[in-house]
Amino acid sequence: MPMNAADSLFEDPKASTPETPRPRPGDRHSGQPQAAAIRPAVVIDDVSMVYTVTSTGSEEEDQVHGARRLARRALGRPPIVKNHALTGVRLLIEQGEFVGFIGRNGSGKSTLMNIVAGQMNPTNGRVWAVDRPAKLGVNVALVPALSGDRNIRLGCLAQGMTPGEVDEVFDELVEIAALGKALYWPMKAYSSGMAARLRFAVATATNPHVLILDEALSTGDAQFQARGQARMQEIRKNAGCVMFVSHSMSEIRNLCTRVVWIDDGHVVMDGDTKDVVDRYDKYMGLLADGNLLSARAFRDECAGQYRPLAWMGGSL
Ligand SMILES: Nc1ncnc2c1ncn2[C@@H]1O[C@H](COP(=O)(O)OP(=O)(O)OP(=O)(O)O)[C@@H](O)[C@H]1O
Repeated sequence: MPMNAADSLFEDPKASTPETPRPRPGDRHSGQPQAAAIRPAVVIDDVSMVYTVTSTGSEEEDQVHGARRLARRALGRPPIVKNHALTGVRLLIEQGEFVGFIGRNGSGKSTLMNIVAGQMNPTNGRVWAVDRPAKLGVNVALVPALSGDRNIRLGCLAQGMTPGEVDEVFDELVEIAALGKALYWPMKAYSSGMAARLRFAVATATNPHVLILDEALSTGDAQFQARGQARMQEIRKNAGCVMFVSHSMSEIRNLCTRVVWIDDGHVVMDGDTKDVVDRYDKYMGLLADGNLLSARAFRDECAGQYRPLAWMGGSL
């Protein structure tokens, strides 16, 4: 099964009615979802990712196959270790959801976003998406030598829009990018925040059904953050879903209808924004105070209450 291929599992998102009954937040964890009420946008089915990396330390060297390890040692090469970035992640994201992904540095958030975007294959598991996910800066490569306005046109055409459709949305995209006179400068003369504005405008031009944003607003100023947030809400209301990675808990609290907390490649919690963020804040507070054992115990207690959907146990 190809990654992210639209599958008959899904209904046409445009045909969905806003009145369709949606499961209550508690239903998600009950293991008894009401199949008729579910409108999936992305299904992440038992996804794991193991990277192999060379390491100058030898403490984990025995993870790789014995003969290979000995051969590398004989050749004087650094040992290879396995890094389990994600383990058995199972999530169902519905149309109209704005899902925040939070977690410490190196917890696996970007790896998961890259897998959902089709940038890399997981070592195990599958991902279905209702449509090709749009990830900022990935679905369209902008050209540094071209000006902002030309990049907007080119980026829209590259995503399959007709010249007429580009004309229709052009002014709106210029407003979202808010580049002022820099709109007519080559992109290579932009600051990182200005380039982020341009990429954001182009990525959201087609009203994608699945929009992935990994720290997308972090380089922007307050004006861009406000416009970006409004645009994301517009996409969500249009039956799209947004997968949003951020270390800013105020952004997560303001924007997300649901939050997934990932730690050490495992989903610790998945549910109500306030509940998950409050507990994550407490966990990070314990870590910051150096209470490592208490932090781990608290995290494990939270993880103990998390139940992945029962029907995703391999029956898809
Ligand atoms: N290309 C790679 N090769 C090897 N290991 C990698 C690679 N990319 C990520 N990793 C490892 O995978 C784990 C998860 O990294 P990832 O970037 O997904 O975390 P993250 O939650 O997005 O972190 P951050 O909040 O710092 O952006 C880390 O241990 C990291 O070292």
